[in-house]
Amino acid sequence: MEVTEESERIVEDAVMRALETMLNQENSNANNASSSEKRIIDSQQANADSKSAQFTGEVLEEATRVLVKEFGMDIIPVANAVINKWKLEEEDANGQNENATEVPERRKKRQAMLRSKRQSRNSSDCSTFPADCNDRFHTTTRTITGNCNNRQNPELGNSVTTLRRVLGGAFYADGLGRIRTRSVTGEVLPSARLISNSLHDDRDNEVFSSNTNHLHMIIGQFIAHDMVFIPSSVARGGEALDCSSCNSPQTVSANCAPIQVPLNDDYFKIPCMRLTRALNGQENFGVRSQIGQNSHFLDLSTVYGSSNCEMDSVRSFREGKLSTFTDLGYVLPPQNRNDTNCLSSPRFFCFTCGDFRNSLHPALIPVHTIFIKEHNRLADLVRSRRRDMSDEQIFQLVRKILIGMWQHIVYNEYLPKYLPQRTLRNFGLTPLRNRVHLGYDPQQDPSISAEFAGAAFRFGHSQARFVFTRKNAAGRPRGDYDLGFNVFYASQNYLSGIGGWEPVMNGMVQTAGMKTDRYFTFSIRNQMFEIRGRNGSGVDLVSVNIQRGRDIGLFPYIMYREFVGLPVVTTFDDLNTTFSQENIDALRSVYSDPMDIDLYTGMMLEENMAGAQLGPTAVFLVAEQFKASKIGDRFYYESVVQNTDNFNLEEMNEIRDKVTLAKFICTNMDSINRINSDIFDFQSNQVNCSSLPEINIDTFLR
Ligand code: HEM
Ligand SMILES: [Ca+2]
Repeated sequence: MEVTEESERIVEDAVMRALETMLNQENSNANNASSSEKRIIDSQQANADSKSAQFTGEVLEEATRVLVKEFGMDIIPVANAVINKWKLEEEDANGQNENATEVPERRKKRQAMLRSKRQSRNSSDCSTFPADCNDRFHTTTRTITGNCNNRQNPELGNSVTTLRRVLGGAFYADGLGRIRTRSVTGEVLPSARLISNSLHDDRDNEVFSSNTNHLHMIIGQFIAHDMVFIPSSVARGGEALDCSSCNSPQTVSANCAPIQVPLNDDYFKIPCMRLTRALNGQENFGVRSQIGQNSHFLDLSTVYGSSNCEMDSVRSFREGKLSTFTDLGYVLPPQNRNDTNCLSSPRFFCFTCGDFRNSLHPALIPVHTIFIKEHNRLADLVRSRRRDMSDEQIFQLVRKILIGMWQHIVYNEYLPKYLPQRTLRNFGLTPLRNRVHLGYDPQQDPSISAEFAGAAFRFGHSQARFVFTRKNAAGRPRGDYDLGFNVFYASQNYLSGIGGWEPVMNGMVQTAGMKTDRYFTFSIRNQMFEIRGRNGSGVDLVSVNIQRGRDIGLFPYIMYREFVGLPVVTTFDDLNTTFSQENIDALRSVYSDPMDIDLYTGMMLEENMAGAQLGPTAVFLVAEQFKASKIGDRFYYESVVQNTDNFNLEEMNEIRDKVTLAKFICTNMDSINRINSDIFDFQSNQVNCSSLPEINIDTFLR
């Protein structure tokens, strides 16, 4: 697209007007947007890099509106050609001394808008942007942000970059970024809470899985926290937004999307439930888009973080190890005395791990801890053999091995437990035997899809139980705790009298998870972020999932269904190939047209595929993501890629032949010496930990 002087002037004018509007809003909202005295508990807190991405995103959003109003949608490709020209000019200018020539005021403003993301990254030093992805470091080492994983397009999959779109676009009321609020019939869409009440309430009738244990749930969450972190919008000053009043979109911020509560609601006696929109990180003119704040790859962001700063906060910088807290006589992650989400009383601090959501509920901490312990155990083994290796060398080698082990556990044990065998084969998700994987594809965008993050991989919320059981090694009860009263409370991890977190881990292995279906437990539907003793002070996670889908512009369920190859639907009855009659009737009772069905709800009401714990649409969206995450990762543990220090065949066989989650757990818990032979089946026979194979560290010391 040719950029003319005139088109450049028009686009620059629009950017200047957008900056001006934002400045005015900032002044007029100064008393509203950031005025909340209330502490806002939110698992999705934006970091500094995300906040500056929001600034760029919002200038572009506003400038897009200005342009489209005047010139219509056809202007967008032209405007993007202009912005690309500016970006190139910026890159050139970066190489030169900028002070040498006088930079006009307008250009400076434009630059500030364009560069704000990168500038803040550099100034905080949390992320580095190397000049050369082909150098030695990027041949041997996976960066913490994911940068340079793809050498042709170094930012692909990087932390703080935009989500991928399975259908290539997004679905908004105005085609740009406004939330869908109307049915195709013109009526108002049912509120997310109404849908949750009508279709997703288990009415305390808990149905458990017949074979899958609660550990499968928590490992799913650990995977989610590795791959997905969609940050919430903040006020201009960087503070959290208080989006709890129904008119907050007008009085507080356009980034509020509160959920209307029906009048007769059983639990919430408030008119609206708070929800802050995912922050807009659009990098071009056009449609609003969201970012992943963690590295998009399956690379243990939960353990190591997604920026240099996060990585530094978990390392001990001695002997290649990670920091721990051991005052109670057992290992925990280091305490975080500044966690603004943490609700437990000051003695019971929440923790610092690679991912900020580690203390979202107490059962995540056992999983974080076994990974930290395994890292430190392997570091000791390496050091005992190689006294000459530095902290950095040991750290990076162990990190590489542990990520390989983790990827193997996910593809070899976790996915087959709920995806059909045929899907695993068709999408190439099954680990190989005694062969290297030659399918790395630099054309594959490894980024997380909005559909996976916003809907499909949230299926796991249905697996969560009301009660977390605690058991000793022999399987005897050690006292339960309720999820709903422990969201962002860390105290359960401080019970040294019963052996800390180990009984929680035993409990998860030895008890059933909930069946994956359309029903969710009371705590998930009513008590997310609830402050103890204040009923209704939290939110409904199912409503949030549905509203989040609308917020991030997911298309209605029907569109994905067709994309996946299921029969076209025009009436509710057409759903009968993949829905029970009961579920069709249920959908009809809240939606006025099948075209309105939200992706999350549609997916959760589909009948499961044979041999699977999910319906066909969710299976596709999950499998599609894990394929992208495999063939789009230059460092995938089975891959051999030119000019990259991947594992050699012997090393990857060591992982494939020996690593199991069962052994991993056994090795890092003091209280057990037997464990379930099928680690995700609570009924499977127990075997001696010592009978399970163990990797030989010498294999990795070439
Ligand atoms: C007790 C268990 C769990 C709790 C309390 C929980 C809680 C939450 C909360 C509060 C959010 C933020 C929602 C939003 O603002 O949009 C969230 C997001 C999410 N959850 Fe869970 N979750 C649990 C288990 C799981 C499991 C088992 C999985 C997957 C198998 C999962 C996958 C996800 C995903 C993919 C997201 C989106 C993350 C993001 O947008 O950054 N969660 N969860
Ligand atoms: Ca990651």
